[in-house]
Amino acid sequence: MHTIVEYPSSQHQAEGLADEVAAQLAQSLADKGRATLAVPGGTTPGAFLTALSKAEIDWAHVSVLLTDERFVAEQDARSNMRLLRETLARNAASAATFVSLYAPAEFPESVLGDIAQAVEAVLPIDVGVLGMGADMHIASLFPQGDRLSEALASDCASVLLPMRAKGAIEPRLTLTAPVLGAAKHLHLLIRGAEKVEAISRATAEHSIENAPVKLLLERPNLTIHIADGELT
Ligand SMILES: O=C1O[C@H](COP(=O)(O)O)[C@@H](O)[C@H](O)[C@H]1O
Repeated sequence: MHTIVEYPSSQHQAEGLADEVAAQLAQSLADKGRATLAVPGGTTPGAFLTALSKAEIDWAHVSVLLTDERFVAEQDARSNMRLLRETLARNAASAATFVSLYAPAEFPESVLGDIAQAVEAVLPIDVGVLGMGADMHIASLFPQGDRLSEALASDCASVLLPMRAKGAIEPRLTLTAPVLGAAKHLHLLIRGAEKVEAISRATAEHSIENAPVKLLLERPNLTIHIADGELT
C-alpha cells in the first residue's frame, strides 16, 4: 500500500517533496555514483522544481528526464522542457544532464528511435515524480489514448511511445508502464480538490484504461503528496 502525505500549503508541499527527492537522489549517488530523476510537466510542479534546483547534491552525476513531452518546440509555452529550463535547470541543478523528449520533426514517430535511445542510456529511474490530470492521466498515458493499451502492457518493449488523445491537444511522447513501474522511488504530486477527488474515483475504478493513475496506486514504493485538498 502507498503512503499519503498531506501538506498545509502548496509551498510546504513543494519544499517537503524537494527535500525527500534530494535525499533519495543523494542515496543513489552514494550507492552507485550516478542517479536518474524523472519529473512531470504541466502546471503543478513549478514550485517543487524550483525548490529542488537549490538542493546541494552532486547534480553533475544526475540525469533528468521528463515523464512525457508535448510534441511542440521548446520555445512553445506548452513545452514541458521549457518548464524544466525555467525551474529545475537553474541554481545547483544546472549541472545536471537534461535528456529532451523532443526533436524538431513533423511527427514524433520520425524521431522516436533516437530519443528512445537517449532515454535507455539513463535508465533505470531512481526517483520518479509524476503529476496527474483531473481525467486521471499520468505522464501522457491518457484514458482513450490511441496507444494506451500498448503503453500500459507490462511487457511493452518500448521505453517511449507516441500518444494521441482527445484531451491531449497535441501529439505526445510518453514513458511507458515498465519504465515508470521500475522506478526505485515513486511520488505522485497532487494539488486541489478536483485531483484529490480523481484519486478516489481511480481507486473505485476497475479498468486501468479508464484511470491510468492506477498503474501507481498499488505500488508500495509510491508516496502521494497532497496539498489544497483532503483525501477522505
Ligand atoms: O499534460 C500533462 O498533464 C499532467 C498533469 O498536468 P497539470 O497541468 O494538471 O499539473 C502532467 O503530469 C504531464 O506531465 C503533462 O504533460
